[in-house]
Amino acid sequence: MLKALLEPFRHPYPRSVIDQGGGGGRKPKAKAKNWSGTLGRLWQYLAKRKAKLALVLLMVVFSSGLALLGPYLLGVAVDDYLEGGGGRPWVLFLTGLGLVYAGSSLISWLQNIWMIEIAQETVYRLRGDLFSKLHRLPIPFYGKRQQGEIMSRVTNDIENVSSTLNSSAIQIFSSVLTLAGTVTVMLLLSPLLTLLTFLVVPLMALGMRWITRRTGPLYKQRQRDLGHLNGYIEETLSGQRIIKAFSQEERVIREFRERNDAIRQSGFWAQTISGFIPKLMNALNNLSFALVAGIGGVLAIRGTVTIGVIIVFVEYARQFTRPLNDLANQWNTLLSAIAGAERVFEVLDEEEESGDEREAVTLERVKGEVAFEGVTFSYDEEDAGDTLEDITFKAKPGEMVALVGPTGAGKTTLIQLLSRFYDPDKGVITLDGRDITAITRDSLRSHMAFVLQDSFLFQGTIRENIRFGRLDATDAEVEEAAKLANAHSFIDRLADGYDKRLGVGGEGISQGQKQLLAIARAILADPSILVLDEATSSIDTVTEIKIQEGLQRLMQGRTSFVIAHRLNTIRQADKILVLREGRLIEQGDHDSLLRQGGFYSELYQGHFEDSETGQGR
Ligand SMILES: Nc1ncnc2c1ncn2[C@@H]1O[C@H](COP(=O)(O)OP(=O)(O)OP(=O)(O)O)[C@@H](O)[C@H]1O
Repeated sequence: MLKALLEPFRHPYPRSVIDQGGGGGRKPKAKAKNWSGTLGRLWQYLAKRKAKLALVLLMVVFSSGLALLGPYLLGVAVDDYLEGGGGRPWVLFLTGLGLVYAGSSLISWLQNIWMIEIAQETVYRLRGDLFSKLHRLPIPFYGKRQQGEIMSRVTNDIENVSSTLNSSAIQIFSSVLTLAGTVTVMLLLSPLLTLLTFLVVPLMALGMRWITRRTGPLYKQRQRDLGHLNGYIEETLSGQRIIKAFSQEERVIREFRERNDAIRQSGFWAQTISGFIPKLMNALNNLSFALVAGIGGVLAIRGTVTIGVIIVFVEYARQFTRPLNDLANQWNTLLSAIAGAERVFEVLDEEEESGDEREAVTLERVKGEVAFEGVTFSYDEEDAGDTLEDITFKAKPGEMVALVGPTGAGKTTLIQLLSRFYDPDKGVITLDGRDITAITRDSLRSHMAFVLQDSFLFQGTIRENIRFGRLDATDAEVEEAAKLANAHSFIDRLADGYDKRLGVGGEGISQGQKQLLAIARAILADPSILVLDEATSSIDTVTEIKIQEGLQRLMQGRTSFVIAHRLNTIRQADKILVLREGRLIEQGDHDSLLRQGGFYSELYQGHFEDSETGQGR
């Protein structure tokens, strides 16, 4: 029992906390050294409002100075009274004292408002940079993280930075200043008494160091655990249907409880251990107070110092420990903010999509001739096998290319390389004879459109969703595209027509209807190159025919790459690329491939012949 209680005090953080919540091998100690770097970077953001910040800091200096003046006036008043008044009116001192305190309050009120303004602007910029950065990061970044975890950085972590900048930053600065000022005045008044007050300082420093070495990693861990929890919440909410369908609610709740518990533990220990700081300060405070009062009293009796000096000193000794107490209290928020800022900067430091080469051009018009020459690619550099190996083929403008092959053969990967979500390790991909890495990504992608199996639709009206293909399209053009895609008739039957609002991810219409909208969106985009991932799920025959018709119209005059599952589509293809385990083993049209009697003909005989709708994955 005792061993368990002492656990957190022996390790920088409890074992139970280290072992929970994923992401093993954490080394918070090493990271803790980056704090000065994190603060430095935060300062770069703050420094954008240097002038106002300087004004605020000046006000802090002024208000701290006024606060220092108070006790001094009090001491002068007491000595004056004890010396018989000397004709100086008491009222004057009291009025002076009142003005000093009122002025100090007014100035701190103003400085607070301005600091909030600076803090809000800083966080506004930080949040903006983070969001833009997220949109410049390559696809693999998202593959490695849960969305909720990323969300947590944009929301929770930024919020932590915000609340600290709002209130704690000024308080910390003001405390440091008050501390420096108080110490100076104390030294001037009585070096001996100052020394007595200072006796407790090494103890305070040691105590603070001991505590923060334990809490720092815990605050960081809490932020990390919170990120994991948010990731888990996001994933389980978006996977609600599957969780319910497989009756996994209990398991999900149990796992949530474990993750929630990890946060409870890291939060509990971080708060509990930091909670010692004010207690420790208070105890040491009282000790220094007793020393100053006791020894100061003796000195006063002996006549070495005046009673006024003792009163001023006691007052300053209290002022000296107050900023220390404030610092101790602000420590929690500061640690939490540093942990948050570190996580934000971590994302800001991520490598972006490799930049467009300096000579990269923007293509206005493209014919649509695509060629792969000896393209080799692997997702994982350390992985032994290549996902795609030495792929070479050519697609002429307007040709329809069908990609076939068993699951995991590399069909999707080939498309991802063409859209430059990844770049090949070896070989080149050309568009109209030009290496695609010499074309800006924006321009390359503007000539391509995608109709995928689960075409993503946004929350918004049907009209807005189609217009996503080309933002400057008129209403008439949107309707024209919908007509060509065979989507118009179903939209027309809806009560709100084109103004019907779709829910998250296009909720509110059927799977087939979503496909029709995706086709309309692609028609509106009018791309030279088209990527289609044929739906494998069965859609009713009428919708299916409509989709096929829409696709036929969409493909006319465009180079199309179709990850094909239907025999009809494959048969119509000008060129079929047969992939197997990352290699392009056969290419040609349906008849010539059948004549070859190779893998395609095996696939055809084994699977396609049985059914018109399955590829027999
Ligand atoms: N993001 C990724 N990171 C690492 N490996 C990946 C990634 N995506 C796919 N792979 C691997 O690359 C290989 C090819 O996958 P790809 O998705 O291209 O196959 P596919 O032919 O499109 O399969 P399917 O027909 O099932 O969609 C597979 O072995 C897969 O496990």
